[in-house]
Formats: sequence, C-alpha cells, structure tokens
Amino acid sequence: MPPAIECDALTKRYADDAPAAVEDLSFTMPRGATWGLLGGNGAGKTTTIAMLLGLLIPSAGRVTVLGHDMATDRFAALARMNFSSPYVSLPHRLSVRENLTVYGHLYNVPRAARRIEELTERFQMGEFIDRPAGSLSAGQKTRVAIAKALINTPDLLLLDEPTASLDPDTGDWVRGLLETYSAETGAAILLASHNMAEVERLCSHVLMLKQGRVVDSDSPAGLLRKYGRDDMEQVFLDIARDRMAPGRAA
Ligand SMILES: Nc1ncnc2c1ncn2[C@@H]1O[C@H](COP(=O)(O)OP(=O)(O)OP(=O)(O)O)[C@@H](O)[C@H]1O
Repeated sequence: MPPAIECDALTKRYADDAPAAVEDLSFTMPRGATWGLLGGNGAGKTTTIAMLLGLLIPSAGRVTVLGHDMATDRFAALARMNFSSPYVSLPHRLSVRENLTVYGHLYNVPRAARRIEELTERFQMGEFIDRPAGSLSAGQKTRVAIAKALINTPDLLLLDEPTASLDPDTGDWVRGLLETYSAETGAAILLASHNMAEVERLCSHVLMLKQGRVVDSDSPAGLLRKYGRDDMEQVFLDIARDRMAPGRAA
C-alpha cells in the first residue's frame, strides 16, 4: 500500500524574489499515522497543507498522496482525502445540514443523508443542524468543519489547527473523536497545531518547521528526550529560540 503522503524536495516561493515559504521539504508519512506539523507563525504550515491539497502549485518538488501524484492525478487523491481549516468558512445562509449535503454530493458520498445523521450524532450537532451556518458560535463552526472533513470517510485528513477555537472540554472531546476515527478507519491525519498538549496526545511523529525548513523531526517522546524537556511546549520554545538540543551542533 502506498504511503499516505510522500513529499520530495517541496519548495514554495510566492514571488521570484521572495524567500521560500517552504523549502526543500521531504518526508514520507505512513498510512494510519497521525503526524504533527509544528512551527511558529509564518513557518510554512498552511502553505504545506495547501500544496498537499493541490490548492497551491509547488515552485519545485513533488507531492504524492495515497499513491497519486498531485501534479498529474490530483482528483483521484482529492476524492480520498479531506481537510479543515479556520480560513475556509461555509456559506453563511445555508443551514449546517444543507452545507453538509452540498459536500456530500461533491464527494459523491453514498447515502449522504444517512452519513450526515451519523455525523450529527457523533459531533452532537442536533441542536443546530438546521440553523444557518453563519449563526453558529466559533466552537460550533469548528465542529461542523471537522464533521465536513469526515463526510467522505477520508483515508487522509489534513487539519489546520483543528481545535483552536474550542473550549478545553470540547477540544478534548474532539481529540477523542479524531483518535477514534483514525483507529476505526485506519485513516492518516496530518495536523498543524499550536497546541503542544494536543500534539503530544495525538501524534506519533512531529515535523518542526522554521522559516519553511524542517529543523527537527521525531516522535514527541524522542524530542522530549533529545531536548531534555518535560513537555513539548518547552521543546517548541527551544527550537523557536535556537536553543539547540544537547549534543547537537549549534
Ligand atoms: N498568499 C501569500 N502571498 C505571499 N506570501 C504568503 C502568502 N501566504 C503565506 N505567505 C508567506 O509565507 C510564509 C509562510 O506562511 P504560512 O501561512 O504557510 O505559515 P504558517 O506556519 O501557517 O503560519 P501561522 O501559524 O501564522 O498560520 C509567511 O512568511 C507568509 O507571510
């Protein structure tokens, strides 16, 4: 079975004379894994996700998703993947159910109405499923965005800050849903997050980006060991502030 994602020397420059937003990014993410994409503001996380989705064309390098080359075979991959991003909002006047129905049709989901019922129950959206999407709170919108991301039961889920607007209790519950989804379906998840506790809980491997380049990558436990830290927040700060791990060349 081909891996979930293969990136080979992926680079993106928004303008010829601009510094690369992502530079020489290479990694292979296996099926079924949950990986974290970490980095400070402007490190290149959203740009990477947009290239993985085929929304942005790389300046150089190659992306293969679930065995499909995104340059030549994008639609075959898109049918089997999905994403959520705080930068994409659903049409405000359509109800949540209508929005999900549109996506159900876009993805050719068999028995879409039933799938929407399942997701409504799983994400406890019954109270607002028939309300206009524009009338929801930020946290409710986030739940709808993640439910939308699961509509086609994707084999690969790309999540840009999936729990950023959720209160701690709802955030914890959504993390549990993501764990269950990946355990039940074998789906791979790549998530960009600023929430280090989330990354420690969900991710088996982390790519640390800085100015578009991978500056470290390991399991959360491996990074904690390498930097001699107790939590990922401290590791993040070490990397952001150029405090190198003991034993690594400065
Ligand atoms: N459309 C664009 N045009 C020009 N430059 C861009 C564009 N989008 C992003 N950039 C630049 O590319 C770099 C990477 O941005 P990106 O949004 O990928 O970072 P990020 O890691 O997702 O940041 P954040 O955590 O703030 O969301 C930044 O320097 C940003 O200013």
